[in-house]
Amino acid sequence: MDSIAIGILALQGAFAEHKAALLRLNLNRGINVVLVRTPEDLSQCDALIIPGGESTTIALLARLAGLLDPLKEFGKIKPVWGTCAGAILLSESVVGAKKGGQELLGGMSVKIARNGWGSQVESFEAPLDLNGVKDASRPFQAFFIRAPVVLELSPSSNDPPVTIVARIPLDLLPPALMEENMSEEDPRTVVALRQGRHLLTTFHPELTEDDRFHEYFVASCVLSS
Ligand SMILES: NC(=O)CC[C@H](N)C(=O)O
Repeated sequence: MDSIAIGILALQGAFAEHKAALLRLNLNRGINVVLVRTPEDLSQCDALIIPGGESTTIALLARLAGLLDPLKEFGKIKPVWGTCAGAILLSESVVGAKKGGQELLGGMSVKIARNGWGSQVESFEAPLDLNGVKDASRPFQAFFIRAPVVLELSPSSNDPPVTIVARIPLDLLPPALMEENMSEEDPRTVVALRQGRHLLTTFHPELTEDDRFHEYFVASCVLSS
């Protein structure tokens, strides 16, 4: 069977770690990893990962590379996974954007808060509750680095439904986010979600040796959609 071409947007951020994780996967389909820096690179890809980094910088560099519109068009027909800064870029709207605004690619019916875990709690680790990922009863130890927070999930009736893939346990939310009587179903506990062929994670699965999210993206979003 032909191999599939998974692109990783390689303008800034943790693209090398995503590449290493993809190359560790052992699937019954070969994976050809394409580091995407130009529209020509993107045109070779069956799917794309947008890494963590700095969402404003990634958007600016994408504009300079002539990639913004091709990326928006790509997301309308092919699977895209955004991690952390990449998750911000896939959202419909963002709170806490830098002065001058934030260019978004959109594609997922999410409102997200940039740096939403608060400035003091810049990085932390947490075991996640999983749904649909392989071996889901084993928690996934996730790294959050100035991570965004999902504020609202708002698919309209024409949008593909949203599946929650991982939540952070309520008692591990940073105190700044806690409110009295907060429900375990609160959108702020959602740290991984799938909508149609797209995947969004607010943490960094590429910084662990646990490749279950990479496997989930390739197997469930790319090969089955
Ligand atoms: N680790 C990350 O990707 C951080 C995201 C960063 N806070 C941003 O707004 O883009």
